[in-house]
Amino acid sequence: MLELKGVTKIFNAGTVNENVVLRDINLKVDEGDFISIIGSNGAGKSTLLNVIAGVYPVDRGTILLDGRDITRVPEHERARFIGRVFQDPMKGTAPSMTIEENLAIAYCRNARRTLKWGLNNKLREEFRQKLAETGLGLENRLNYKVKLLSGGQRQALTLIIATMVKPKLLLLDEHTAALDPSTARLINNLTEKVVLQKGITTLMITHNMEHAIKMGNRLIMMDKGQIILDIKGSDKTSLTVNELVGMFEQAAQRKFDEDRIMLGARS
Ligand SMILES: Nc1ncnc2c1ncn2[C@@H]1O[C@H](COP(=O)(O)OP(=O)(O)OP(=O)(O)O)[C@@H](O)[C@H]1O
Repeated sequence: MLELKGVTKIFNAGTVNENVVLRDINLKVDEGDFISIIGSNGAGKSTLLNVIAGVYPVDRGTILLDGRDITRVPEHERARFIGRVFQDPMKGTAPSMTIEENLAIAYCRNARRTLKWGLNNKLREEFRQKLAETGLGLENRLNYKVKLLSGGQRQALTLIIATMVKPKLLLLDEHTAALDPSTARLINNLTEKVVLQKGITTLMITHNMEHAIKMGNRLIMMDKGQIILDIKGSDKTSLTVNELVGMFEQAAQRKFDEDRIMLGARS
């Protein structure tokens, strides 16, 4: 459903600061795949999601979604079918609007609908049900301004907003990294629930190896702008953190000494 062919991204091309961040990336994502992406600092993980979302143009290569060439489709247009949740809980929602208003905007925008008759009780009930699934009591706070919510509550709301109308693709960029361990666990559980319930094709960057192994049906490891490991099915289910470290060392041809990739002990 998503296919990257020879995707290359170079920042500051032709200058002394030239940086080839994605090197000839070839990736085929199947419908319903839930892929966790892990890799060293500066490996190109966020840039990969950013070129898929249309934040940056690619220098070479093609991006196909459901057979359509979206390589040159602008970011705002891709946002109609690509949902995103970022590391920063401040992104993805309108802070001075209420929870209900944020949900209403997402409901209209993604489905190209208009709220001709305003918010009716049926729709409010639908919103309440979705919020109840977060387990954070948000369903009783429809009229709360989003800026009053905690980081975890905001990430849960952003996730609900990004998936309210099923996106073709969901991109999660370390969306639990700024949260405390127990809130991160809660948001990870909610992520699995929403993604699996709706069968949403998802790419999720995490710096936590344990999460990367546990979540999703496929694991990709990036290093220096390339995909060096792609593990799926029973190979992934039975994987351990130690094995993954060993596979990294073999594929990257260097010792694993990345302090930012966590083995899973802290969160
Ligand atoms: N807008 C930009 N302009 C110039 N260089 C950039 C830009 N965005 C990213 N880079 C560079 O691209 C490289 C890859 O960055 P990227 O954020 O994709 O890595 P990452 O794998 O997500 O790393 P991390 O785990 O540290 O977030 C880095 O060297 C970074 O400095």
